[in-house]
Amino acid sequence: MESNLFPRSQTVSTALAQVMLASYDAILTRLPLPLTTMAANFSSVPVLDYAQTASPELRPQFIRELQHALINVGFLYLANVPVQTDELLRYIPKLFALPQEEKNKIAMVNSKHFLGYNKLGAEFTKGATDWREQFDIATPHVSRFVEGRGDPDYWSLWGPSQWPSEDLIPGFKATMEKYLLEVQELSYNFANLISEALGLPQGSLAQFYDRPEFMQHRGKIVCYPQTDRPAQGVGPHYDAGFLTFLLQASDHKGLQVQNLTGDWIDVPPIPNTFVVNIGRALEFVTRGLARATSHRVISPSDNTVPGPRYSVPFFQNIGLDVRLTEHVLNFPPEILQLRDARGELNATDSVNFTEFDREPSGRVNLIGRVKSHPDVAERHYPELFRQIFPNGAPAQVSAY
Ligand SMILES: O=C(O)CCC(=O)C(=O)O
Ligand SMILES: [Fe+2]
Repeated sequence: MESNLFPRSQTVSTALAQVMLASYDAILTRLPLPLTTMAANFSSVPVLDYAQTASPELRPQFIRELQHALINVGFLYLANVPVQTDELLRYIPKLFALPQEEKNKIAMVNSKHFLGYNKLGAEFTKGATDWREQFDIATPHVSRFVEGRGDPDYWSLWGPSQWPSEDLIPGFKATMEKYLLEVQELSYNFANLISEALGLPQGSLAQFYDRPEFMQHRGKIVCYPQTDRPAQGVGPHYDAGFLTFLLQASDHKGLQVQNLTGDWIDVPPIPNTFVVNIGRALEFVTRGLARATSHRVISPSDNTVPGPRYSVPFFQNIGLDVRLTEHVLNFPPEILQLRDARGELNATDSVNFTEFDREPSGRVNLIGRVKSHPDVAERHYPELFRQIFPNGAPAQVSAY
């Protein structure tokens, strides 16, 4: 039923988004609870209205829709989020238009924390080059790492961001910092909604975060240029952490998710929404109830929307020292039944972040960063680099 709700590959306007919301609601309200009758596969991504969470009458409906999106899709659009985006959106073209030598001054290769600028072609997914340019910028954070004390290497995965010169792009730093803090707040609130949707006591997911000052979440501002033919903007992958909040910052299609049968489904931009998806860590601790969904970006190539595609993902992390196997959450049997009704997940095209069953979260993330940014790893984590790339050459990457 759900799989035929919305046509694939459509250009979605705000009006259409409202129609989608309305028809989705209509279907849901006709369904008995729990939603065991819903077909598990999907051919479009549901749209949820965050404003409903503030209304005692509408909140149960939101929670029901969230439960379905978590278990059966792993991706959702979130409308009416309390985050200001206009100012940031105006800065993005200016940021990428900075002179190349200015961008190079804050190159990621300077940063032990994998923060900073990457030029086109500097990143790899599944051994192939990603065709995107990006600035990795993270939330403020107090580091636990002290040099020479024998601290775990992954404690230095987090640290200060590198910023472009204030003179060249005045006000950008303050705007981005404010944006990241607003999304951070949304991400913690959203984690509580997830607890509720999966039948857990309030605050159950708090055990996965470190003390607030030690936490760091990561944002990126990404530019996918037009290419001659469809190319890998970013290859198939899962995100690592708990939750990703993605602002599609231009009108281009290109983001796709893989459904249960392995087909790639378009996730076109819908104005004034975020795309929210589940990372591997949240999938792990919810024993597969919340799906981490394989996704990718195809570069814009047909000029139907001119110029580059821009996006701003925000990755909500969990504490660096958290070992997921040490935290067992108890889900009500009726919730676990919903997962069983969905059935087994087929193999996808994504293979990353499989180490959560044995390594602390920080180490899993560090391994992921070494594979995707070998130049940074070679300079700052030479031992780990040699373990992962014994022949030294990123072209021989096989796992990603
Ligand atoms: O640019 C996008 O729309 C998605 C990017 C993404 O999936 C990622 O960087 O993890
Ligand atoms: Fe991603």
